[in-house]
Amino acid sequence: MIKMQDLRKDFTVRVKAGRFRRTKRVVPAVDGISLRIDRGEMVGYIGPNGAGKSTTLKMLTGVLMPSSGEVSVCGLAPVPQRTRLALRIGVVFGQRSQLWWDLPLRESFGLLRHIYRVPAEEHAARLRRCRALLDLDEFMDTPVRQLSLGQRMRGELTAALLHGPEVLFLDEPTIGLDVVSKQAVRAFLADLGASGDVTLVLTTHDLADIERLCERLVVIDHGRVVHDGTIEALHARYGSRRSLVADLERPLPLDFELPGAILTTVEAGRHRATFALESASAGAAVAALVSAVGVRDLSLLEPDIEDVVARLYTSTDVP
Ligand SMILES: Nc1ncnc2c1ncn2[C@@H]1O[C@H](COP(=O)(O)OP(=O)(O)OP(=O)(O)O)[C@@H](O)[C@H]1O
Repeated sequence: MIKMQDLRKDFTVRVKAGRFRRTKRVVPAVDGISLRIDRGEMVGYIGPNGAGKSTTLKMLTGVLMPSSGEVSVCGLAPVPQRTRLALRIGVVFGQRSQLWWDLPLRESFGLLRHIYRVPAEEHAARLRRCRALLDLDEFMDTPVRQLSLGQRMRGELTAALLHGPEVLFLDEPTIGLDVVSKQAVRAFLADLGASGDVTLVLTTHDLADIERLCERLVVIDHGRVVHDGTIEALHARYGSRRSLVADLERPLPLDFELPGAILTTVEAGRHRATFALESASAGAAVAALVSAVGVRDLSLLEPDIEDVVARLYTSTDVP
């Protein structure tokens, strides 16, 4: 569905060199990315600021011409075949709107039907679904400029889907939304992905979006892929650990050691202890605690993707 082979984009920028001189510097925004994304996949495309995410998305959607390498989306070359591609993809760039500012949403949707030449029945059926799942009814007749950010984003998603795209590109779809709107957008995208008909590529700084929606995570940094795989594989690769939090019957002795686990915090007069499980299984750790000090209550915390990614962004041993 999407193929990139050694894809590159260089920007030439002018930088100051002394008081009056300026020299040119080449910024390799995308520095040799090769990826293949199959039909129905939901892929999170993440990376720190300036990593090259938006530049990649722009090349995939035909906005930017690559400097070199190959790219195809739905079997089409994005820039030369941009018009044909537009009929087959949907794009939501959080910061930019595809709606008409002064028109009510309803009219924007009507115009898009004509632009994309969507048969009336198909259009009506898709709009019905979006209205129900994204709760659009309250503001269908409100001009776009009067919509809140969350309302507008729900409108943008609808606008991107009314022509029935095979691939949906989303750049920061939940940026600036409140918790309720975020949840509505995520639930909607999860539902869309579950149908298996739409391939979804999502860039975000909100890792909860990824955890909720994406099986596959591609992490880029300095224009290169530094991880491509499941979230679990990321945890395994960067050694993230589960934590065991135990409320103890008796205070934890100062010299207490739990093989295969590291004591990370103690609280409440040494009655609550948190261990990071390295090689120890949760069962073995609990058994050791029960026999040493007794356990009143416990919980097991899964590793936090934010921590893993933060470590990944700051690590220097990335290929
Ligand atoms: N039009 C441009 N001219 C010059 N440099 C650019 C241009 N667009 C992007 N860049 C540079 O290319 C690099 C990648 O930028 P890009 O916007 O793709 O990053 P990003 O991963 O989307 O970042 P963010 O998370 O901040 O949106 C950055 O160093 C940026 O400064």
